[in-house]
Amino acid sequence: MYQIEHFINGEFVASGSGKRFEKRSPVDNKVVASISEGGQAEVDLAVAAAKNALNGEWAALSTNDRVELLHEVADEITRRFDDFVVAEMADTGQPSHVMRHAFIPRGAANFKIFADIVKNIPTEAFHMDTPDGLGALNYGVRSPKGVIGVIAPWNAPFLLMTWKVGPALACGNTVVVKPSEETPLTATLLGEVMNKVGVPKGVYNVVNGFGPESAGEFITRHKDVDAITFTGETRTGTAIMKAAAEGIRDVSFEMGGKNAGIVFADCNLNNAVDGIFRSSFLNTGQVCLGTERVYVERPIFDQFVAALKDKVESVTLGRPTDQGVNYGPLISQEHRKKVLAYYEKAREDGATIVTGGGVPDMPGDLAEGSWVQPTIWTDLPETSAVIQEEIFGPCCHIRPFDSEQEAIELANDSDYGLSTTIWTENLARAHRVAARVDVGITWVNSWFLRDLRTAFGGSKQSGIGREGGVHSLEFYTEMRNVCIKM
Ligand SMILES: NC(=O)c1ccc[n+]([C@@H]2O[C@H](COP(=O)([O-])OP(=O)(O)OC[C@H]3O[C@@H](n4cnc5c(N)ncnc54)[C@H](O)[C@@H]3O)[C@@H](O)[C@H]2O)c1
Ligand SMILES: O=C/C=C/C=C(\O)C(=O)O
Repeated sequence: MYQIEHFINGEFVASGSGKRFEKRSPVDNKVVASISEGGQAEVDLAVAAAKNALNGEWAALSTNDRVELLHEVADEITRRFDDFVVAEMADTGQPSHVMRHAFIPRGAANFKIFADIVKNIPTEAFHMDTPDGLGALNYGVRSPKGVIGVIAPWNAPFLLMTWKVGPALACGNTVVVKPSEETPLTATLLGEVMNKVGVPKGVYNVVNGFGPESAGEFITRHKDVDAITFTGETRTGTAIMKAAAEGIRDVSFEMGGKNAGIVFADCNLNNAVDGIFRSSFLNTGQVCLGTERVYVERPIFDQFVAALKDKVESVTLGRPTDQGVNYGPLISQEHRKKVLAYYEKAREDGATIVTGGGVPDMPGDLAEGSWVQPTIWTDLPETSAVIQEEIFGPCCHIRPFDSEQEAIELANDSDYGLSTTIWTENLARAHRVAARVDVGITWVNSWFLRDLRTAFGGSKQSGIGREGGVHSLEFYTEMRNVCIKM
């Protein structure tokens, strides 16, 4: 069993109050970790350490040395790859191949990409005319924003936390991280990595605990936290934005989605079925970019539904390390209650259940885990809560459409605007539709294909701001203009 403490000023420390909480495995509900529960005192210590570190050894490093250090962080993550995989599997219960091939390698990549960006991106410069004919030169200088509060979710814990810590440190900031109470393990392991490679004390801090009236809220309300970056539910973003208003602190939010998949009759059907299968069911549907609304052009509707059903019914459930397992449980019993309430709602609203709709029979200990069946519905009205609200589970509703215009209108009929995926072999159509779907990220004939240099984020209630590539620099630095009169 893991014993998880806070990581403050380079040391693993328990809470002064002695308070702890338990983390249970999603797979069989057994306790996997005992975690120190942070309060105001631990947040104060972590923020003070982070503030202090802004002015010491860390600030004195040249950009080159800082970049080298972040490459060493990435290399050490790679050296300890198996420890990260095992820890993240214990937290999330997701199959090992997803950890090995997608989520954990991204942790290392998140440090490398931003180290390279800060080293290679030039600043802006403008020459201006002046009445005396001599002119002036303007140039921008980026400086760190200060102490960054990082509030992270549970669905891809290491990927999403490092997606923020990487650029924050690359830009010279210090961080106080609050991992989700559901998934504290890899943020803690990263503390060991930081110490091993010699990242100065206080640069990376972790306080464990909960959200409201706990470590999460205390970080977002702390006057010495200069900016807050958050990934999680839109409702939580609303609370954090209110907290950040005090002191006019900047926020960057990546939040919920109710993403549409649009499948045209001229698509490559096998690829479209594979793609929608992944986008709806990877990580047991717990991906912000996942597809919960699928719109399929009428001539291929029946064929598409039948093919997706076959694929879904072929998943193998089991322990993350078992051979051939490609489908895990939901993160917690509590989240399962939420997802099952939507399964019930779908029934009440008159859905046809193409497959799933309940809880699978699991053998032995696994019966105690938070398993749900992957589920496909048809025939729901677009007004149903099942179509309008983010479920964050392994499920999708499929509806036919008759024209490009109708598909775009259906896709846009949402309070969210995170991502969409379009399936067509007609490139002109792909460009046309992509330009009109009101989301931050559009994939054509693919899904979750990530170039980390690109802008990532959501429109409408799915987010504020963009991270990724140079866009992260906008948030993690303060741009100052220097004007020199010649
Ligand atoms: N857009 C994206 O890039 C993206 C990526 C992944 C997940 N998500 C979204 O995240 C959600 C799932 O994650 P979750 O359930 O962990 O989200 P959540 O909002 O419940 O929790 C996220 C984090 O916020 C903390 N928190 C909760 N209330 C808080 C408060 N009042 N003040 C400060 N911190 C608080 C939690 O403890 C946790 O660490 C889904 O809605 C999903 O769409 C979005
Ligand atoms: O579940 C959400 C996944 C988000 C992915 C990213 O933030 C990313 O790939 O950078």
